[in-house]
Amino acid sequence: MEKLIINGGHRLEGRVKISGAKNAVLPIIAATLLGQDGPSLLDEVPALEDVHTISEVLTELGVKVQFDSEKDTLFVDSSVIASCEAPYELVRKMRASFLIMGPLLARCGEAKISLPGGCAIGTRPIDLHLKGFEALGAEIEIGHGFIQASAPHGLKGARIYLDFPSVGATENIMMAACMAQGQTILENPAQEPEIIDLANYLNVMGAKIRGAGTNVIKIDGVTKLIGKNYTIIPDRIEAGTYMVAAAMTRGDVYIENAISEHLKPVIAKLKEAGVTIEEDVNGIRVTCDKQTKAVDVKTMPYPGFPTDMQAQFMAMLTVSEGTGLVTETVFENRFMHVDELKRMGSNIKIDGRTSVVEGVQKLTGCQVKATDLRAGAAMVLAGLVADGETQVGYIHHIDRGYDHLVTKLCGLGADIRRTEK
Ligand SMILES: CC(=O)N[C@H]1[C@@H](OP(=O)(O)OP(=O)(O)OC[C@H]2O[C@@H](n3ccc(=O)[nH]c3=O)[C@H](O)[C@@H]2O)O[C@H](CO)[C@@H](O)[C@@H]1O
Ligand SMILES: C=C(OP(=O)(O)O)C(=O)O
Repeated sequence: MEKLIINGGHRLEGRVKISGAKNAVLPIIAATLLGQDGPSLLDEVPALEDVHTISEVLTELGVKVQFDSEKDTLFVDSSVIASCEAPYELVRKMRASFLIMGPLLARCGEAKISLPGGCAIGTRPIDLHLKGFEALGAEIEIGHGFIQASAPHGLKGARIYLDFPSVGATENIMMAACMAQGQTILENPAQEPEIIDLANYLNVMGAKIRGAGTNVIKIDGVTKLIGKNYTIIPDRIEAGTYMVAAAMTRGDVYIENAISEHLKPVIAKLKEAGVTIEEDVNGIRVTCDKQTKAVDVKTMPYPGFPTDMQAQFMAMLTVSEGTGLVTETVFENRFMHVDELKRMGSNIKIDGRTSVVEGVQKLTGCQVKATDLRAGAAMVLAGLVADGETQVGYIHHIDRGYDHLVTKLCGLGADIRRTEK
């Protein structure tokens, strides 16, 4: 099994360039399915396992997809869609595969996708996606592990209120509604920057979407969308992870490409912890010369504190001065990293949806596992400051979302390598 081997105790210093956002590029790749004429060329596409998986999903549908790892571009030609079925082997690997349902329904009037199932961080139902499709006039059937949706006479615009501002449901419904007849009004949608990025790409393709990033999105259906070139926004979670790495190692790191507007709650909490943050138009400089102070964090939909930064902040709190509370409100089971952090000598108690983290002077390196993507990031962060060697296993989770992690961390002075054992 491949592992990451980290020797802790090195201060991080220098510059690191942030790649395109995983959570923007995945729905945007799904949206390329709407392009009937002309290919799309996506730029700033990160070299991630998830990008590879969704590319395989599209290939399975008969679409031409080509990733250029030198240029970080992805070419997608969806002029022909030969199949509307996504198999279990691919959907199981990555839940975001389900994002092809909206575009397939809009473009082909049908879609058959394997039920995604649960995952380490929660059960993650898709009821809000399905309610949205039904409101647009689709018929949904569930059986034999698949969800089949059909709208043989096309979709019709509707007023849809989301009970919770789900990121995936907002994206899936927005993509389906682009080609529905008439207007769709989506109330209480997710407001994440990745929603805005998807809407911008769809609008470049010819869609008529207004209000993405606010609490009401209006979509006027059009009859045709065409493939276009588009550049993906930087990954705010990757940026946030390097910011925490800089803080924990008492380093001095310039995070190139980071958009501070997207990182407000992360920046606010780091400042509260005593970290110095300097923002400019090209990135963010993070410096820290003393032990961080404990802070409380509570995850919320955007613009609240992101759940995808919760595990990394918990890693920081394990070595901060004092006691911090970490409350997870978005996912019901996103504390899998707690037991792993405890193996490294941290002092954490879970009380329902809150973890009480009492800072310790030192973590000790040992064998741990990445139980999910951000839990894996938390283990790497802990390993960077632990005494001795930390071995992180199950790193396929980390490969889903961190582009060239080892190269980037080594470039900042960390002692980390990848091995096969
Ligand atoms: C590829 C991608 O962009 N992934 C992100 C996306 O995931 P994803 O789109 O899956 O997250 P959602 O916003 O949909 O989920 C948030 C909460 O809503 C619940 N829910 C969601 C849909 C639904 O139909 N019913 C329902 O109950 C989920 O179980 C979860 O508890 O947003 C999450 C929340 O910011 C992030 O952690 C993920 O990194
Ligand atoms: C939970 C995450 O991603 P996904 O929704 O793709 O599982 C994440 O990026 O932390």
